Amino acid sequence: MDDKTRIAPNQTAALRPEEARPRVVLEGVGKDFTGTDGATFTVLDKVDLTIADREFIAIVGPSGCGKSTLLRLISGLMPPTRGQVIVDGATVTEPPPDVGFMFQRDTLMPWATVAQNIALGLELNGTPKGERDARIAELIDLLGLTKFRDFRPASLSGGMRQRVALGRLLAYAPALYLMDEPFGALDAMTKMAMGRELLRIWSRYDKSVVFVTHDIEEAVGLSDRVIVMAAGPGRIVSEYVVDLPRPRDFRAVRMMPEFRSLCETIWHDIGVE
Ligand SMILES: Nc1ncnc2c1ncn2[C@@H]1O[C@H](COP(=O)(O)OP(=O)(O)OP(=O)(O)O)[C@@H](O)[C@H]1O
Repeated sequence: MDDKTRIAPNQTAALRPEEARPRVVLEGVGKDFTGTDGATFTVLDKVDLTIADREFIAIVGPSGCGKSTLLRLISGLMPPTRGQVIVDGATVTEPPPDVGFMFQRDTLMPWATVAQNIALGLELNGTPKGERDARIAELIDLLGLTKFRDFRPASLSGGMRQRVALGRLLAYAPALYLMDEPFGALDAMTKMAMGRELLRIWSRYDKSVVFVTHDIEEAVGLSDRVIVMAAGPGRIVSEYVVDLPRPRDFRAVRMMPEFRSLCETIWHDIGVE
């Protein structure tokens, strides 16, 4: 490893995969589905992937190449047809305890306030009642939602609702975040703000993140490594270590020539010149 890719010991950025214990291992993973005509089709084939503890990886690829299916296999929501998925050393046969999900559309409870929605994450992970209020206040402050703590989701903007969903995930505090286009429905400005927020929080809490996105700039801006998939059947075609500084300014990094050149390479891999 050269000096550019070495991580300083006091930095909270993810360790390179070869330096850290794996959090997720996929070995020869394949998934078949049965279509409405009864015929079987292969959605994922021969997927091998190792995700390190504290690593932030992004998965990009064309629509239908199996990105969400891959996340669902890691989450234990469905079993693979071939191969195996291992999380924290154990073969996944049901949702592992230390894994949390965030989707493109928030799944907040509409009748509950911001504070109550975030509290759900604390209830789920068994945080004692006496500690919950302080933790809720801390998270609401972290996400800039203090003025909105008693608002219900219907009175919030899309970006605010996604912030609440992120707050609930942070409250649940899993070791592994599986994020399926969490900012996909947001406008460009809010998306930028959320990306910054996520990086700030990730560097503070040292979690592993698997982030599925259609947005290549978002993938490169956020992650330590970008996995590029292709369809027919869904498979990994290339992967890139993102050799950009941490802590990273999600907006400023876009001006760097290395950023632009990596985005171009990935566009090329995906087949868009
Ligand atoms: N439960 C299911 N039953 C049958 N087919 C499915 C099921 N889930 C996904 N598929 C099919 O598997 C393929 C991959 O879907 P998936 O949602 O994983 O792709 P994706 O890469 O996440 O797509 P997008 O970027 O559009 O969200 C698609 O052809 C989809 O129709």
